[in-house]
Amino acid sequence: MFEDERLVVTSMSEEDAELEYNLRPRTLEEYIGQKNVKENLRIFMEAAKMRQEALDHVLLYGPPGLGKTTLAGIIAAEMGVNIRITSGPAIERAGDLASNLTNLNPREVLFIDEIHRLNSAVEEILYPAMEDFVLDIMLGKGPSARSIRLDLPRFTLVGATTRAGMLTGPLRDRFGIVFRLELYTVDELKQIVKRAARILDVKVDEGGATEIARRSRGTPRLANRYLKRVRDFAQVMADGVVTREIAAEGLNRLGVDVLGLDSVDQNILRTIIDKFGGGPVGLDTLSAATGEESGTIEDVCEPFLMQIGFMSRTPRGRIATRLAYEHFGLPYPERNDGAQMKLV
Ligand SMILES: Nc1ncnc2c1ncn2[C@@H]1O[C@H](COP(=O)(O)OP(=O)(O)OP(=O)(O)O)[C@@H](O)[C@H]1O
Repeated sequence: MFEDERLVVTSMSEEDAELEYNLRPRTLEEYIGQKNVKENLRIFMEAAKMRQEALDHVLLYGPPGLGKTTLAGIIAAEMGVNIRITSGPAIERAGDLASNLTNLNPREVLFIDEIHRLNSAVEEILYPAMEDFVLDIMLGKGPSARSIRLDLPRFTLVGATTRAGMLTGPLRDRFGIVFRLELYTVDELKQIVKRAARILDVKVDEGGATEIARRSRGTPRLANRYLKRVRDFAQVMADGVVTREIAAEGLNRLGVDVLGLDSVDQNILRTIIDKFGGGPVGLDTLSAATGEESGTIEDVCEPFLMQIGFMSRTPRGRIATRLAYEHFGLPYPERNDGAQMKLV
């Protein structure tokens, strides 16, 4: 397994960041999948444009790599305005946010990635900015302190998070538009692979595109990166065309199995099965036993493992399902059925 293979989670190399930038769809038309989100967004944007207003604030949530940043860029482009990009952890002090906000022009988009990581002092400033388009700033300290109020242009805040549940109630309530991004289907991922192949000038046949799509765990970011890795195998081991065989061989070598499970997913499932008799096991215990961060387990692994029916959540913790046992060729202990009855 390659060192940076946990592509969804780990920080990005410069090359990968550039790839991501180049492959980003720029219009809603080019954005594949997420039909519901696109249809609604199109109407909301059209209406805002007709009223010559800024689009209402938008919250995007879902697992990493599904296209939240891409969608924020598209919103700005379709509204015909600039986007300023920042993130929760980058806004350390209230003053940092104030300078972001006062630099905005009317109707521009401020994109805050990982918005659940804003600290409370910063969040306090954000409430009136989102609701009334004003900035309350405290000048001085102690008895002589006074607050001044600045008017802001009407702007659109686009917030992105992998954890909608970690947003405070007041912040969540201030988003007029809330969209959950879903994992992509194999068909959608196939279109994404073909689109990326066209842009990168990689030859990929139908079987190759399907194989990459099937192993990309519902995530466009992975589909694009797998295509790029597999291209190297095609060049060296064959005539440059990514076929099903080449894609399968390349991805196997990268430690990605037929369903897209990588070593981290496998470790999690095998730990539940081998060390905890199939579960239920609590998140923190699972994190300690696997050495994986609980955030990674919750944000990245679980949505996928639950979608393919390999893991379930019960009130007492996570369990590995019959399908997971079968995938590893292991006999399924029937006593697990009781736990499965109590799914949440
Ligand atoms: N709907 C889509 N159609 C085509 N390509 C997409 C789509 N969504 C995402 N991508 C591709 O996937 C890559 C990752 O998307 P993006 O960076 O927007 O994900 P993200 O959800 O913002 O990730 P993070 O949660 O890490 O911020 C982009 O480079 C883009 O090329």
